[in-house]
Amino acid sequence: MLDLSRDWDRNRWYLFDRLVESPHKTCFFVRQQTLDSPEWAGEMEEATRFWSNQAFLCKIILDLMAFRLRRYNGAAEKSTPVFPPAMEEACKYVERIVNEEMHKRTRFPLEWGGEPPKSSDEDFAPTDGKKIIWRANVAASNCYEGAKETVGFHTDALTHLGPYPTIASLSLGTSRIFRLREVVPSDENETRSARTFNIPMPHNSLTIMHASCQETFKHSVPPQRTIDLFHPPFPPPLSLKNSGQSRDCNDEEGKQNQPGSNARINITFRFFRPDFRPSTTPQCKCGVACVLRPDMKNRYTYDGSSTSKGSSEPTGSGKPDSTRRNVVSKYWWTCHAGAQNEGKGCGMWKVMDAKAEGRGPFAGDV
Ligand SMILES: O=C(O)CCC(=O)C(=O)O
Ligand SMILES: [Fe+2]
Repeated sequence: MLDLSRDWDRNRWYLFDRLVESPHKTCFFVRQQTLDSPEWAGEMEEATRFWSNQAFLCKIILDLMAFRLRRYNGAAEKSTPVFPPAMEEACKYVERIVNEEMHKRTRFPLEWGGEPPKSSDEDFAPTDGKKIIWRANVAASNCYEGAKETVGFHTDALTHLGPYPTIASLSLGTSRIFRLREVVPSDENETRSARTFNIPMPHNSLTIMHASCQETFKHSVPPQRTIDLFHPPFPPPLSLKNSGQSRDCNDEEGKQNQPGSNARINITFRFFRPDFRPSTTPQCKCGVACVLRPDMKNRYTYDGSSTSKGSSEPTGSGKPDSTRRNVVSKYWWTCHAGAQNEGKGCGMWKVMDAKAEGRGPFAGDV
């Protein structure tokens, strides 16, 4: 992956009228089986352009550049790469763990309730014997080289993930901190401050952003003053040995002499919902696809004993219990064109109406 990451890009976008660049490299991957799937009807390529706020913006700029290039030399646009074999294998382990963890939780009504994509790998079925409810069909990968490469506080755009997504992030290489900061609902601003969490992400660890994480918290990978070099705890692949970049790591001396890496690579495995595919995304007045965001400031909690403020409890997902919390009242479709147009968008927003827009199937009644 580290070798692959040399070719990854930095996202670029407009922040007001300034063109800014992401402080890490990134790449988006799509699973081969999804490209072939009839329910995506060839729209997955397009969906991968909008995977997050930043990548979306970057891709638009790249597209504009590619468009210019096409005009001059007829070059074709770069297509989204498919999962390399190691990522495909890792994904199967990740899916098993994610399903087992999801089975322990009560689902939010607006979560995806349809059949996950088919897979031929029965070996990787959850060990609890329960049904598979989540599979990844795309992955966003980031590479942070050194202590100063970061990602700032953000939530992942829900444009194709839909409400209450589950996102699983596999960390490789040097350990970094994953920082979560709660967005406090407006009506609680006066009474409490935001909860924050700093979670170390060592090599080969999996962090799951469960349903409601995107609705409740912003996340970041902050800069650090110092960083531990990462030394793989296993012999390097033959290709590295033969290229003279490292010595045989089976002997202690080889281990000592192997250069450490200051890079962390993470792979966030995600499920893009077919009911949020690009042809269903509303357009703003600029003629650009909108982005979907939760109204994080207007959430309510339901703890099963007290009545929630300002909104009725969600319907149809069975008896309320202690995990039924952080329900957002609304999602907004908003204009995102300012990102490509020197900060000038039309400012359009409209409330998502799941039923009227024909979304679903959902995990509960909406
Ligand atoms: O590097 C990480 O763990 C977080 C990456 C992230 O937030 C993203 O890809 O959206
Ligand atoms: Fe993110």
